[in-house]
Amino acid sequence: MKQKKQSLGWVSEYSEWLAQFDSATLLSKMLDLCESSAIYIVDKNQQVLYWGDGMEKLTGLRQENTVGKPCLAEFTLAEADDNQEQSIKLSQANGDKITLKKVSQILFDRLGAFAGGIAVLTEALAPATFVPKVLATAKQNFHGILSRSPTMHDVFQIIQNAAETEATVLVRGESGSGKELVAKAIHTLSARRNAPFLAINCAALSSNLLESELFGHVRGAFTGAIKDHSGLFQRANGGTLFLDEVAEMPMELQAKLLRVLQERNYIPVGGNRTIEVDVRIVAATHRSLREEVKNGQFREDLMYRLRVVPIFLPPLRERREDISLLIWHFISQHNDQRVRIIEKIDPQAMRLLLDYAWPGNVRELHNVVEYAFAVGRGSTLRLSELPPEFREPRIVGIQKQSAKRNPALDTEDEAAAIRQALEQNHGRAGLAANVLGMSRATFWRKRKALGL
Ligand SMILES: Nc1ncnc2c1ncn2[C@@H]1O[C@H](COP(=O)(O)OP(=O)(O)OP(=O)(O)O)[C@@H](O)[C@H]1O
Repeated sequence: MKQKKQSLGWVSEYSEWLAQFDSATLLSKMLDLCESSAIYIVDKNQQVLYWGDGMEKLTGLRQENTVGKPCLAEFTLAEADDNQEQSIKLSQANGDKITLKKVSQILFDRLGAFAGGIAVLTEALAPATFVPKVLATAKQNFHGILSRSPTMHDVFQIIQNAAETEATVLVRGESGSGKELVAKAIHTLSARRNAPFLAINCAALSSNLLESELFGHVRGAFTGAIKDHSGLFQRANGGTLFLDEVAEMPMELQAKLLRVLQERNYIPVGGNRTIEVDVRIVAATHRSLREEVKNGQFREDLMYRLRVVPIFLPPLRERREDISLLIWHFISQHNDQRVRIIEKIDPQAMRLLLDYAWPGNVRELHNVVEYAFAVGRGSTLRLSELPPEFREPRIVGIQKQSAKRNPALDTEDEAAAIRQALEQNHGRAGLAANVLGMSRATFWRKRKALGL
């Protein structure tokens, strides 16, 4: 605090200017100015001398019941509190507990003895206290893969079991559905966890570049190859290599990949010496490799080598119970940056989010949350803060149809979501309704209909 005063120019002109006024006038002017802030003053005996309007509002305790009386234990000030920030918990008249931040300045008399102090209270901005959210429980967070869908829980089990073996894994799922997260989880859970995890997207590079990236090249292998370059296989030695979009790999490279999987060695581009490697492959694709084989685009022998353990990741629209979980997860991450704190989602906006088909899956959902943080302000995520495609009824309608909703599944999902929201908000229906973006009335009606 003292440092700040200096850097703001705590200059002699200012001291001279202050010296013109008596301290009582100054203090009362300052307090008038801050009337709406939660400020209070206690004397050395902890008796309340001043209790601002803001204190009444924040704590529900009236001036007539506080001023001239000893303060409650939470509000006492001691020498050690000087310039300190503390967190205090307070029960409100309605029984709700709130957490407040208390910052105080202690005053000393002319002889240097403790003479009481001034404190300011503000609502603590800790999202954990203020944001009612459906946050993932430990069971719903599998190495950063969040889900409460039973299908995904089966996937978690397969990952866990497969990780303990050396088997090659093929993950199939739409773009943005979390295939790379699965590959990372397998690596982290395997005996290879302390060796590198490297990833490459086979669709992103030309055939020559991909070959050189994967297998490396020797100096002079082609124009521009001015020195030896070690490939990903060599750099991932002892670890795991994630081959994303493996179905896009050109045929000639498929043969080379098959050889590494079978022989555990390869020859770098332009080289004549085989290099031995010990790398576990986790591959991923959004296509059916079987179809690609049928179409003559993918080697059948390689397909069998890759899909020793096939894992299918369902798209987000088929695990709708994850939508609100993931929305609140990403909101909570952004809240931590303190630029904006979202505590609620407008019910209409939530309805659209739940009904959307999410062609870009979790990545798209994250982008939507990011968009809302970029374009909006305030504690409620509003309809107007969703990207334009959500506000065009025609498009959302089409997506709704293409999502082919199963009404029975919806009911189950809804019941599970309501149960969880109630559980996590300790049975407080108002907060649980907020979390799910429903009005209290709708929430009540749905609970009744679902027998909850
Ligand atoms: N279940 C999940 N829980 C939390 N975050 C997730 C989940 N699924 C995906 N994500 C996040 O979504 C983004 C996309 O995930 P990821 O890159 O793993 O998808 P992908 O299927 O490999 O996509 P692509 O095929 O387009 O490369 C990442 O930021 C990832 O952290």
